[in-house]
Amino acid sequence: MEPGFWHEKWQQQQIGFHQQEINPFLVMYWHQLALPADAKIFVPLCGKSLDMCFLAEQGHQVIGCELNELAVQQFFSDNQLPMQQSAEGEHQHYQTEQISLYQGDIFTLPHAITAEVSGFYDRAALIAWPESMRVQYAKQLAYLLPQGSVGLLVTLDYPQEALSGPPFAVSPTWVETHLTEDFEIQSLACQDVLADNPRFVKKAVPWLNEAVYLLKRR
Ligand SMILES: C[S@@+](CC[C@H](N)C(=O)[O-])C[C@H]1O[C@@H](n2cnc3c(N)ncnc32)[C@H](O)[C@@H]1O
Repeated sequence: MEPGFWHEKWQQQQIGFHQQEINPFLVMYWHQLALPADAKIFVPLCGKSLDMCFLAEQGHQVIGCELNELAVQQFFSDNQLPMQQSAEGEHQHYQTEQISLYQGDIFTLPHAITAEVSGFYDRAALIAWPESMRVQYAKQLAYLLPQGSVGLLVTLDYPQEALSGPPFAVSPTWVETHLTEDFEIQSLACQDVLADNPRFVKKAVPWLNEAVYLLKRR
């Protein structure tokens, strides 16, 4: 989606994608990546996700990228974390002990910022893009990630014609077709989460699958 769409969502606090709890797939599968405690982890399109707190609790250094300033400020204020802010090129850099958030466009994030990450976590980032922009995002993610880095990708899939995104439906076939060039892919789990998503139930979406993949940057 275009930046204006997300700025308006944050301005109006229409942030249904934000989870009040840590993502269960993250808790269940993160250990499979077997990353050392002090690993640097990249979280693209991070919003104010509490999943970053989970990653920091594992001992990791978290590097997030988020377009919207309010989202970043709310992350620090909601979690009562003191932070320092500085300008870094086109991005604003907000930093607390283990979490560094770069506020600005992921497409202009300098490669140097993620050059040392060994892990990544994409929840509601890939699925935030309509199909027309999704490959471009996936290519930018691959560009930012060092070879050999490993991560979790959490997606949603449903019959796209039943609802207009975001979130957009991303099928296992799409993942296989478009990510294989840059990533080794292992499907870890897939579960029906329709009953937990009233917006989808209300629109009579017949099924909704949440899937988690383990990706390794080639
Ligand atoms: C669906 S939300 C997901 C947020 C977070 N991953 C979570 O799980 O709560 C997508 C987020 O991506 C941000 N975003 C959209 N386009 C972006 C871009 N070009 N660069 C960085 N962030 C972007 C939006 O502001 C929004 O907070």
